[in-house]
Amino acid sequence: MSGDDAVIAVRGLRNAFGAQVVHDALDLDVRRGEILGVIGGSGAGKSVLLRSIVGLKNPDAGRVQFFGQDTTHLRADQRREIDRRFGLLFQDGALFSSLTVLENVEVPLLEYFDLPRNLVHDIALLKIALTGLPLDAAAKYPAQLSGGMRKRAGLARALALDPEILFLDEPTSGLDPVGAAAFDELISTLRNALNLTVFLVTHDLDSLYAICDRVAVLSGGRVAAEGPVNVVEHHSDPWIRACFQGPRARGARGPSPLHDSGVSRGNPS
Ligand SMILES: Nc1ncnc2c1ncn2[C@@H]1O[C@H](COP(=O)(O)OP(=O)(O)OP(=O)(O)O)[C@@H](O)[C@H]1O
Repeated sequence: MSGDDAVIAVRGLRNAFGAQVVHDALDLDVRRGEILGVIGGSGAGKSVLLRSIVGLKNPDAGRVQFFGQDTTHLRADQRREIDRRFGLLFQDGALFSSLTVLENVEVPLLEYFDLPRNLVHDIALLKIALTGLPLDAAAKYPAQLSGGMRKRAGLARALALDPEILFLDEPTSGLDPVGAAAFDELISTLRNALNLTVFLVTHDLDSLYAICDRVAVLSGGRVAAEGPVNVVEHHSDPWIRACFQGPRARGARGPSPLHDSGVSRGNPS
């Protein structure tokens, strides 16, 4: 049974590609209002988990509940209603290259609502402003933006429908340390301002320490550990030990009396 505060409950999830089993009997809860960091080695199945939860991949077994509703056998109208309640940001923003930023953000609004055109325009501009992009970015095409601006544009589109849950797949990858820290701060600010729940797939230890309430570690096809990062970092799983005891983790944790030589992007010296 999932707790009352679980907006997503994954139970007994199995995913395999041929003989390769990626997930086996995987259970995970995402709690309302939290930022959950999902980490694991390369190929551990983080993206496949995200895709299974949002309905982009049918799991081979198990079930996913959104807001208490099993998503395994939904009618098209029920699926559409669930889809409307979350936003999704892929690594590169996944913007339509032939549309401006404004037009990209308008796409979900036009698809889901029958609103006057000028209102769609104004809502899209508001979402663009929320992500900290300058307003002149609205008229630009994705190719005219920096990587960080593209991510913000993708985030504006993910926020278009006022989602309750935001799924982010490695949002800080490819950003410089200052840009990555600013993006973390943006996510945290938006979570607080918009009462979002955030499912964050990341390799970025700085993000875990800076903004995540809990961390779930994928290893061996399951969630090998979950909890606050300062608890999970002491887990005995070999990958977790290697991850959290390496020099990058020491930097991400910031200075301490025992190890104060690390420099993280959150604590530039
Ligand atoms: N469509 C697919 N067909 C075959 N194998 C796939 C497919 N999608 C994912 N896989 C395999 O599933 C495994 C998990 O992939 P996934 O992308 O979820 O890993 P990840 O944890 O997100 O890795 P990374 O951190 O490198 O992005 C990988 O071995 C990958 O090759």
